[in-house]
Amino acid sequence: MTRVAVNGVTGQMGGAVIEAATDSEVVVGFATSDVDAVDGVPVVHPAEAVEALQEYDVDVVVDFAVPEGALTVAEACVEAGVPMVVGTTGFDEDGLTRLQDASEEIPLLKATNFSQGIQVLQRLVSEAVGTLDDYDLELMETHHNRKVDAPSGTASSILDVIQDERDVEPVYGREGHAPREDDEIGVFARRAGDIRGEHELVLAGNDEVLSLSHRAEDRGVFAAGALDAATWLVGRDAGWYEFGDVVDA
Ligand SMILES: NC(=O)C1=CN([C@@H]2O[C@H](COP(=O)(O)OP(=O)(O)OC[C@H]3O[C@@H](n4cnc5c(N)ncnc54)[C@H](OP(=O)(O)O)[C@@H]3O)[C@@H](O)[C@H]2O)C=CC1
Ligand SMILES: O=C(O)C1=N[C@H](C(=O)O)C[C@H](O)C1
Repeated sequence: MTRVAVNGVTGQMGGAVIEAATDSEVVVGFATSDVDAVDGVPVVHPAEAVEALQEYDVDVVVDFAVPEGALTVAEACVEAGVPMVVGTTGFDEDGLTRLQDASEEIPLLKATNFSQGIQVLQRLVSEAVGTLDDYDLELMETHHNRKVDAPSGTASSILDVIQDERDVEPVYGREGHAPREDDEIGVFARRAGDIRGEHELVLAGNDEVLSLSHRAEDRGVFAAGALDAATWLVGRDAGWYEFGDVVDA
């Protein structure tokens, strides 16, 4: 069985990964709070990650934490020579560069969304935006009230797909006198309750509206996808990988 370490083990996704790990074994977790164990998994401070990766003979790290914590553990993975799956969202340019640097030393797979449905949605978005090339575009996402980054990593990835097809300028919310420009895309983030993750792209012509949407109903879908990615990543060459590499394999 693949021996997995979970970064952000005390969090919502950390718990979901432990629960989803049936074909792999979570042997240790990382978090900053003073907790000894989560569901029997020992918790270690990220500052001691290099030693823990060696002591627990970890095959691969699965990360759902915060950007700074993900970067600390990525650099520990480089030191210990352990592959890493990065699910954390909200990195700035410097953080993304540090992950790219790490991927020159270890296999590193980063995805803003580990559901298979979002993989398909991205392909549909590409086709729809390329075909309906003069339709207005508006992008919406909705998440639980504890989410700290906005817009979601998934919405940013969908925006990247759109911008590969069309030269649009994102406008993050609107207020006051804000007439719509032809080349803009409105991007909206809503936060409420325990909504797991909803994304919708609206393409509107004058006489019709196409809506492409996805709704995650359980965090288990992300956890299972990340664990599939983790198993797939073990034994690969150093480099930058994406979830599409796993799903299309
Ligand atoms: N790619 C995908 O498919 C998905 C990505 N996500 C992303 O995963 C991330 C986590 O989400 P979620 O579990 O809901 O968030 P939570 O806030 O529930 O969990 C975050 C975890 O990170 C830990 N943490 C905080 N600081 C550090 C640090 N310096 N080093 C290591 N761990 C740290 C926290 O524990 P403590 O305070 O004890 O350190 C906590 O366990 C978010 O960025 C979210 O967007 C979420 C779902 C799916
Ligand atoms: O924080 C979350 O919950 C989620 N985060 C990811 C994102 O930012 O896109 C993926 C998913 O939507 C759930």
